[in-house]
Amino acid sequence: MSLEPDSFAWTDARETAWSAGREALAAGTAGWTASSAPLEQCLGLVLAEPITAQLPVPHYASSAMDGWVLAGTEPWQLKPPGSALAASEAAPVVTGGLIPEGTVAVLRSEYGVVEQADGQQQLRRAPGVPAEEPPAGRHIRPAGEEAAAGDTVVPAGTRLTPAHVAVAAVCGYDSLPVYRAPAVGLLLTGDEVVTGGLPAPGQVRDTFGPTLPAIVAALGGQPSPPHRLPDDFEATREAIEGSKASVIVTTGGTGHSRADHLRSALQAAGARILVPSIRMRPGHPALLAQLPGGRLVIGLPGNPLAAMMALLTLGAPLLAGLTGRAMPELGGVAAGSRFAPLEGRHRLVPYALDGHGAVPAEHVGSAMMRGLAAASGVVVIPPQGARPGELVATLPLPW
Ligand SMILES: Nc1nc2c(c(=O)[nH]1)N[C@H]1C(S)=C(S)[C@@H](COP(=O)(O)OP(=O)(O)OC[C@H]3O[C@@H](n4cnc5c(N)ncnc54)[C@H](O)[C@@H]3O)O[C@H]1N2
Ligand code: MOO
Repeated sequence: MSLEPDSFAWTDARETAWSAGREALAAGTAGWTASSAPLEQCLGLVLAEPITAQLPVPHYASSAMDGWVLAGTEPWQLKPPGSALAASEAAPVVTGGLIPEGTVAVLRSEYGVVEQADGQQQLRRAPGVPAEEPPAGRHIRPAGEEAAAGDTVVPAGTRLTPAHVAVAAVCGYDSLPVYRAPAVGLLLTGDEVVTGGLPAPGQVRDTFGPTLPAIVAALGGQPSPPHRLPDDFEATREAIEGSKASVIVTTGGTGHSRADHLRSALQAAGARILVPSIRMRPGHPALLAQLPGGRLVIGLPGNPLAAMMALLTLGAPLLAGLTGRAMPELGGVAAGSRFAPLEGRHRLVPYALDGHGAVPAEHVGSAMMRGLAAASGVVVIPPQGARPGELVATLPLPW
């Protein structure tokens, strides 16, 4: 069978999806912009401007140990905490405490003993502590050690983890400029799809409703609750035209049968088809389109594994581009067995690891989820296939 001439190569489909997201972001057509959010609401959002240190970090010299700050030679006359020091003077200090003026080093508490001499308290090294302890600077965390004021500590475009948010707090921020997650509408088609209980012959249990919202959120989108559609042209067109979401993800109906209405509904809605189909297996009928006004539509095939592979191919790059992030990087793993060639098409195969490398998981038919559920990840096999030992690309799973 010949391949559709306008079908996109897998790598081109990814690039096109990422670029479409970038362009929608730049043009403002995605309907959302950067805004300020309090630190505790920033987790998982994308930073719109770099975080720069608003003061040196740390902003004052502090002790890294409980003990004494001191200057000059033993014995040291003990002063009250926080006192400026002259030669042969010491003062108690706690971890994180301010280093007073005149301090040369910190002696940790295990290394010192305080004794009474001439009615005064004196500090000496504990028995066995070497005479060179503490050398100048010991246990002092200098100001600016982690960052100088003005240093960029987190670049724009970063998806914020708890560590990034902590860095922002340390650098003096109360809120951050972030892109809020773009709204993603979910339209699930299929008269035969049922959402609970045991399906009768001719019915299938819905695999998308319970999973797509979480996957979309993990990819950086803000999903709306799934909206279910019958296999009907008008209902499909109305739902697409009526959606306010920046990105619409549909499932099913990507084919050309009498029950498939996505393509004709997109055409009626005036959409521009950016990716009509992809030379990949499974998932080749997946599509990407743009509606008048800029909203983007990802059409996922109805077969569950095909839909997941298409979502990783189109959805992950699109949402990355739309939120100012780089194209998601591919990983790599050694092929543990031969992967057969498939002319003109990439194959996305859930894999398991054996002693030699990645081998295809079992139960990876286009309509099956069992293989993906048991898989370590997904390998991307190029059209020429892969030999045992050859490095093959992997797609990161969003979970
Ligand atoms: N004559 C041809 N037939 C098909 C072709 C082809 O090239 N020529 N391609 C096949 C491939 S590949 C795929 S993938 C599917 C694409 O189908 P659609 O996107 O049109 O999806 P549907 O026909 O609506 O459903 C396909 C399949 O998926 C099941 N499904 C749908 N929704 C759900 C859901 N929410 N949860 C679980 N399963 C779902 C549906 O019941 C069907 O079994 O077309 C092939 N046919
Ligand atoms: O792409 Mo279909 O995606 O083989 O099931």
